[in-house]
Amino acid sequence: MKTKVFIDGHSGTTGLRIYERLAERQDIEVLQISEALRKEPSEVKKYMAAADIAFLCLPDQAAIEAVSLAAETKVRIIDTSTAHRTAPDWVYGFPELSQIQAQRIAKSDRVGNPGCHASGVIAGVQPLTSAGILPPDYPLVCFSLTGYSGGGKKMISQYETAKTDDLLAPRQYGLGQTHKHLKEIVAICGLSQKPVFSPIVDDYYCGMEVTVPLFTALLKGKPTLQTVWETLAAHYEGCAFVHVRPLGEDKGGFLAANDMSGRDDLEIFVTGNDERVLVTSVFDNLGKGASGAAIQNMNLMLGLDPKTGLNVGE
Ligand SMILES: NC(=O)C1=CN([C@@H]2O[C@H](COP(=O)(O)OP(=O)(O)OC[C@H]3O[C@@H](n4cnc5c(N)ncnc54)[C@H](OP(=O)(O)O)[C@@H]3O)[C@@H](O)[C@H]2O)C=CC1
Ligand SMILES: CC(=O)N[C@@H](CCC(=O)OP(=O)(O)O)C(=O)O
Repeated sequence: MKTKVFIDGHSGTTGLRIYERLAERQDIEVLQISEALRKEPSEVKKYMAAADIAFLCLPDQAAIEAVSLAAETKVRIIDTSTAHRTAPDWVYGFPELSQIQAQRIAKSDRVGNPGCHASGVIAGVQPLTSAGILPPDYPLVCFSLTGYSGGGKKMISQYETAKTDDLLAPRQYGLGQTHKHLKEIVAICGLSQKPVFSPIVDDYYCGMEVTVPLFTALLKGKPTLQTVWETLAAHYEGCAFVHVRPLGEDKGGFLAANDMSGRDDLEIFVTGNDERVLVTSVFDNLGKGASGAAIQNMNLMLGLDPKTGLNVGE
């Protein structure tokens, strides 16, 4: 029997990418809500009741309301919004945190899919905090380049239909240091203070590059560049979605933020020297940063191979 999937917000940027991926699958039936009724609570409730898995690809408030509409159903929810990522009873949908995390996701009925910038920071930092190299009170700084699809339909339309001169240049935002991903970064990395976080949106559709610079003298035991690399490489050994590139690889000195566009996996580059290290995650904000991660989580929840969506071992 096919797994029934409901994508609430299917015509948005994240929802559409999930739909495109699932439409190719023989084991999935995507339930199609009518365009006219897709925001009608009584209709959404019927689809929640009919589905095995629901993806919420909605703004935060709409996601909170959608969860309440699912209250008396058996549907298992993957929420791509910020609303539930650190909420009690929800599991954070970044399986590579640990083997236990992948098992938690597999068993959960409520999975909070990570934020795109947060995924890049967490991929580089959490293995270092969990190994004890990066102290919780390290004065962390991160900067993150993103394509404009990260801002959803509204920002895509600004860039593609009403482009003004200021949109031709990279634009830094989050200047007040209150970006919504700080909360999950602190919680998941086990930090005792918020990092300084500088996101930058630029004139290309999708792709992210998230960099965390580190002074090794402030890390526990003053590790070498090699030790930082080895810690990350050991953490991600055998992972299908996160790959640590060979030590010092820097693509000829230029790491492009759109290098992984269209892909669902993430690459980590460790560059620099024994005093100053750059840990950089390159991925697609719509791939491992949103829709790709959501499908990886769904596959885990269905007991399937997270990458292929086939039965494990097939
Ligand atoms: N874009 C990205 O790279 C990432 C996005 N996310 C998160 O994913 C979620 C979706 O974002 P994104 O796809 O970019 O946003 P979009 O604006 O592209 O899409 C959101 C969709 O939700 C629909 N919608 C809004 N309110 C309701 C409602 N009450 N009921 C049903 N549908 C509704 C919108 O409808 P309408 O078309 O009528 O406006 C729109 O189609 C957000 O929470 C976002 O923060 C997470 C990681 C990365
Ligand atoms: C370019 C741009 O605006 N990007 C969004 C991030 C998109 C994302 O990951 O959003 P959620 O946390 O809501 O899922 C931002 O920085 O707010």
